Amino acid sequence: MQCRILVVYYSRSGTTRQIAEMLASELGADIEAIRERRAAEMRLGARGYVRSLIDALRHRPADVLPPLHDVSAYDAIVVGAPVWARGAAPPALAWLKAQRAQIRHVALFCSLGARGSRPALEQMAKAAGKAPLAVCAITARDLHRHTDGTKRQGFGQKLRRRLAKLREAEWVM
Ligand SMILES: Cc1cc2nc3c(=O)[nH]c(=O)nc-3n(C[C@H](O)[C@H](O)[C@H](O)COP(=O)(O)O)c2cc1C
Repeated sequence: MQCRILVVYYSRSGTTRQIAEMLASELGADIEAIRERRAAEMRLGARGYVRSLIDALRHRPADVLPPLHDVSAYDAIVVGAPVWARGAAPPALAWLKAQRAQIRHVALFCSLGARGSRPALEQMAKAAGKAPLAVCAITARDLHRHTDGTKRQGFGQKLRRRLAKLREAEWVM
């Protein structure tokens, strides 16, 4: 039986959304955006940038809406976030914290200019409360040089391999 995967992402300016959409299509997964309770417009433009930066620097928790999909019905949730101030964007962290009890297995990716993927992915794993089955960081350079596809595929293959192993182990027990 095929594993059920849900790709969940937060995106302010569209890059993480594009990566998430490609991943979901490659994995044959469902997809959903993380939505904040406040209007998405408050993150846009120069003011939105500064607000987002301050939120990230102050570790201000975001107020996110509950997911539309039933998270507990999936074998794995893939969560994607942009890097803000060398950490994961607060809406993605808030979503992971709120859903951690419903998540069976998690895989994580981030999109970024250049720096901060490691602390961002660590923060996300901590918020999820479990070790990720696979992680991936896609930089602006990857997108520019078209190396993002190779990274995404490696990430997807690792996730599928690890899920298959876990399923085998569950059958043995
Ligand atoms: C408030 C803010 C802070 C950012 N901080 C970083 C950073 O520390 N390191 C980095 O490489 N990119 C940083 N970026 C760039 C974003 O991570 C990058 O452009 C990302 O791909 C945007 O994803 P999105 O289009 O899905 O919102 C920052 C962007 C914003 C808006």
